[in-house]
Amino acid sequence: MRWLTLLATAAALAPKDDKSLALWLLEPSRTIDEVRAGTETLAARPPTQPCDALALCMASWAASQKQQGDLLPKLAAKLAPRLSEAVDSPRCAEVLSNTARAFAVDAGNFAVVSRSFAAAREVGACADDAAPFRGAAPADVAEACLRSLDAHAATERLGALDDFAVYSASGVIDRADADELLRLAEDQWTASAAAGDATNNYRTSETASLRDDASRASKAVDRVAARAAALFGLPRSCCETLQLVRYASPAAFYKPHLDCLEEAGQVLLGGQRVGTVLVYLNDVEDGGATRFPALGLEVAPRELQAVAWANVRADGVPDVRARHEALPTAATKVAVNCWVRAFPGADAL
Ligand SMILES: O=C(O)CCC(=O)C(=O)O
Ligand SMILES: [Fe+2]
Repeated sequence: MRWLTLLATAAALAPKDDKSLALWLLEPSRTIDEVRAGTETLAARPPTQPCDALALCMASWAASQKQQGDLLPKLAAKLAPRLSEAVDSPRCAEVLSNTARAFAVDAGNFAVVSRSFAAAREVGACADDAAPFRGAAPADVAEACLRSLDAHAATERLGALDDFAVYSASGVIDRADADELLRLAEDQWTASAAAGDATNNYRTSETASLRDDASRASKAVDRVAARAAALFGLPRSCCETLQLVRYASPAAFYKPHLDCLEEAGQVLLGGQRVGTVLVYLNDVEDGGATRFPALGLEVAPRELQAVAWANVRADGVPDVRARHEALPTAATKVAVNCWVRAFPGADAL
């Protein structure tokens, strides 16, 4: 029986590249046997690219979570000589240092992590070494984001509840860039993945994620992502791959939800989604407002206008006041989601 399990695990591991294998390892449902097999596989692979170091860090974390402490020296031995290579790549240094920050929560286990801290600090990619990971964003980042959004010249408060506010934002996109995004999205529309229970009719929209090469090379995408991130005082590379959302008849909707990420691996890699900038690409006359139940606020879609809010509180913890929904509309409504993450490098994930 054990044999069969190991064979099945080996078959599941073989086709995964380092990053997807590391993400697979981080899923909470992984059994100890799977973490062992996956970590051994990763440690035994010949090095292919600098970011192997990141995957090794993540594997260390997974092994530690499952109390497989004896795997750590093996990973450390492989990781140590690769760190200097990793920090030669600025992007990798950023991601690595952010991951190392997240690991600080289990600092007791992490000789490996302290080495990556040191290496990242050497290249100035890591300012502090203790931002505990609980799905939260580092508090310093969260607080600065909230301040930036409130003070930004392009934002105006639409509604608030205590220290949570929703803003309108102008100048994130112009008509030419909107048309370029729509063109890039053209053959990429698919039914939106359901949040929560796939059977509960939670969401009836369509989604287009601008992940293809043409989108990656697009100046229009760059401009929109940079402006969205700038509202929160963050660099362009904090903005995730842009995601267009489209609602069409009959009466498409998206029920109340939080935009914050729940999956540990995703939060570890790019940081929490500290902010959302939702840019409407057309007017919607009938329905289709974005509604914030906690504030009793409804924002009607207006062409080229954006609505922006923070998804985390000043202490970095996901903010339940940011729950929002798309009310049904029979008219077509198209908008662009710009999710701004706490760590630079999120655009490459
Ligand atoms: O379409 C809207 O008004 C909201 C969209 C949204 O919340 C989302 O896509 O996460
Ligand atoms: Fe949302």
